[in-house]
Amino acid sequence: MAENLRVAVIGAGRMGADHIQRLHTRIHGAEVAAVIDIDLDRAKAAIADIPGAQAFATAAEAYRAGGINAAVIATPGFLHEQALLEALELDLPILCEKPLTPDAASAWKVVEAEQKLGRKRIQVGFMRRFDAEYAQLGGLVRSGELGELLMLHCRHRNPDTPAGFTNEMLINDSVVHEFDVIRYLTGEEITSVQVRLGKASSKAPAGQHDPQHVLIQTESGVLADVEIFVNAQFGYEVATQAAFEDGIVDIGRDAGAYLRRAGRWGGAVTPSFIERFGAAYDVEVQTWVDAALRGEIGGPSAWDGYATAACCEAGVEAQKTGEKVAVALNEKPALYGAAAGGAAQ
Ligand SMILES: NC(=O)c1ccc[n+]([C@@H]2O[C@H](COP(=O)([O-])OP(=O)(O)OC[C@H]3O[C@@H](n4cnc5c(N)ncnc54)[C@H](O)[C@@H]3O)[C@@H](O)[C@H]2O)c1
Ligand SMILES: O[C@H]1[C@H](O)[C@@H](O)[C@H](O)[C@@H](O)[C@H]1O
Repeated sequence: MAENLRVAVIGAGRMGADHIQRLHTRIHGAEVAAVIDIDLDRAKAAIADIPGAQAFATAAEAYRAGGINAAVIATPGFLHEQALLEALELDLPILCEKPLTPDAASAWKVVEAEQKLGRKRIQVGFMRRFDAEYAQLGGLVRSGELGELLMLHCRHRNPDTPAGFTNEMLINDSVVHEFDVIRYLTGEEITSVQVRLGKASSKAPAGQHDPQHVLIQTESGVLADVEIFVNAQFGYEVATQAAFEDGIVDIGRDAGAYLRRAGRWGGAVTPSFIERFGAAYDVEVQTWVDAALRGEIGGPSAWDGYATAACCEAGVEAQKTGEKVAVALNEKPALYGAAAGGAAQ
């Protein structure tokens, strides 16, 4: 591998633009060589302060122009399969934003393509694994000092949703994070998903039933419940309470200054994922760059992307029926190691 990663960032929207600035200003060992967006003006705007970087409307044009040795994929999830297969064809190290793909069959095609290369090239952007509090909770599970982990109560609240955010995306764009982090924390695969629809918010756009209650079970029987509420108005919250045999752990509460003034007390509500997970994205991307320079990946793999896509598929089915839907996984290829779910990092 060359001295520096010369990265093509595909998709310069909310997440892509954030990764472009991160790569340009804070990450060592990598530079933004190209930005690709179907909206060429957006690609040009994203490289305005990056000398030497080029803007393209398609990845194929950027690859033809040359000078690229790594890819970050930050287009909407339904476009990831094609972008992944193109980048794998060139044997590039890839950081692909979550979800790997939105359903199990397309995710498995990606796993098969990586198999053909015979080494792991894809890291999936499940940044919660790089968040300090999640890491601390994972450490408590693995150390056993609070006994066995029994239950997880997860809250996942967004202020609102971007245009085009469908009812299925509550599962395959949002709860996909919980699927991954539950696998990471327990080190187990998820065996079933159930979705219950209760009273819906009048603030949800047409077509979305929001909030939803998702019930998840893992191989050893750990139960997790997720409130996914993506038009919660007040701000951004990703929080978990973990119940162990010998203790209760809370993570993800708003931090920051505790202010008392004019007879009132309080602090600021986190506005979005950018603030909540900014530090985690930095660690995630630096870890990916460092690993890619060694010819490895540094976090969740294509297997994790596939396993969570299978959970999403079960979840989308469960949205329709209200029944508990079993998660079916193909046999895990040896490339991804023996450890279940959460071990990758
Ligand atoms: N890890 C996280 O916390 C996090 C946060 C936000 C988004 N994401 C993920 O990042 C990805 C992008 O989400 P976003 O919120 O930035 O979306 P977005 O809509 O803001 O940006 C997507 C960009 O892709 C471009 N695009 C669309 N079709 C394209 C094509 N065929 N070729 C090239 N560019 C194309 C669009 O013009 C747009 O600029 C999604 O997979 C999403 O789930 C992850
Ligand atoms: O794409 C975003 C992102 O992944 C956020 O981390 C999550 O909270 C949102 O629900 C999702 O839509």
